[in-house]
Amino acid sequence: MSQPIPRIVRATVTPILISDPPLLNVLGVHQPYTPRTIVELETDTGATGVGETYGDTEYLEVARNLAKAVIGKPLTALNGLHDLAYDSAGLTPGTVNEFDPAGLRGARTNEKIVRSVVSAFEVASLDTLGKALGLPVHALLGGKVRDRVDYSGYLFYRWAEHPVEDAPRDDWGAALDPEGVVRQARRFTDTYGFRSFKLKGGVFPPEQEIAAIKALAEAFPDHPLRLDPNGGWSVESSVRVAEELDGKLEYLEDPTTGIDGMAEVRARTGALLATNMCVTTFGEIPEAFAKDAVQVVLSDHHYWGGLHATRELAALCRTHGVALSMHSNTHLGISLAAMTHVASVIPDLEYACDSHRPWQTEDVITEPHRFTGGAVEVSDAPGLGVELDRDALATLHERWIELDGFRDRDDVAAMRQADPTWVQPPLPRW
Ligand SMILES: O=C([O-])[C@@H](O)[C@@H](O)[C@H](O)[C@@H](O)C(=O)[O-]
Ligand SMILES: [Mg+2]
Repeated sequence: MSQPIPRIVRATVTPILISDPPLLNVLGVHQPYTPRTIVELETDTGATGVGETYGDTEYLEVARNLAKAVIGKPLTALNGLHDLAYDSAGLTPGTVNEFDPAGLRGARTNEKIVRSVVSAFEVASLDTLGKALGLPVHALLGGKVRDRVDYSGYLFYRWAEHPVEDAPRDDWGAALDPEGVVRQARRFTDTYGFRSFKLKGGVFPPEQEIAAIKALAEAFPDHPLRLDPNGGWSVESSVRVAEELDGKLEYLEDPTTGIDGMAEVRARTGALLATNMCVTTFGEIPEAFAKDAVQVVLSDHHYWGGLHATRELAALCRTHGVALSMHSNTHLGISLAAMTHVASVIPDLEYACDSHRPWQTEDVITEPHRFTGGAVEVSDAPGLGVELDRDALATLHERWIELDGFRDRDDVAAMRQADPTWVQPPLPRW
């Protein structure tokens, strides 16, 4: 006998601020706190679930509107969330900003904002449904093909401390030269067992970053390495770096901006190129693939629109002989759980995924994930397999209310705290 599909009776959107270390990138430095949005759903049968996404103001507004619009909808109405988000926010597709000021993931468009918000509601729905059925999220996606998902150690040039008073501190120390980067990699590997590394570049002139990769290659000869300057180099610089590091990199990530620039670097060097900047939406795929501009797409289930959308992307990539792996921005355990579930159901995942999570000291789940051997175990518990820590959520929300200067991530403004003359660097920087 068929059961009625549970309907959503409560949708709560909670903005939070999480502490973040002074990690450097091509634009500047991370602020001491970064915003995230936590979504909770409840159905008329009493089942609940959670999702997480970006927390900048524009995302939050769309999330608040969608939270009202989903009330009364069936829990399984996932395919309608995209249009519901547009309608409830009164948005139309369009570019908001050619360059996303909050996180180096290509242009900021309404489509990406909407998809990022939808992803949190989709994940929360799947968590709720999984808990109601007693099934893990990976089972709702067709079932896992691996028990553990590999992540790569995400190395950053960084300062020891933020240049402002009362900022959160940690004991990682500075990493501003090859020795510092190798030291950081050593601690990452000792603590979490990472078996590959990605270095966030675009911070220093390419020669210094080449030296850091060479130092890593010498210290960790068995660890695949990646370098990602977020489009910080011209085509000429990218070609030079690719030639200098020939044979030392697993792939080069977004050496330069734009599909044409990436295609030229590929044509001139044969280097394997990955991106989370020039292919960030389905509409960018045909041109990029036709021009052979990228060989690895770094999906982010937030801005690609959720876990089902990530699987659709995986199918497209597979069809075109392009690999799929995963991008990451600052996030907490709900997103890590979602990433791990979706990564577990993609058969041809060749590369370890990215995750910022080891840099976060806080979480909103009661039992934060552990990286062992560089991997996270895929949970077989119902839903995502995480439980919301309500006290932690309340504390981080209180912080969001109090520190109203951190509503939007802004790495350029954070850098100005140390250097008042700092302006957004035009790309390419080198
Ligand atoms: O957090 C950062 O500084 C990263 O640069 C992030 O914003 C990027 O989106 C990302 O990690 C990347 O791979 O480009
Ligand atoms: Mg990247």
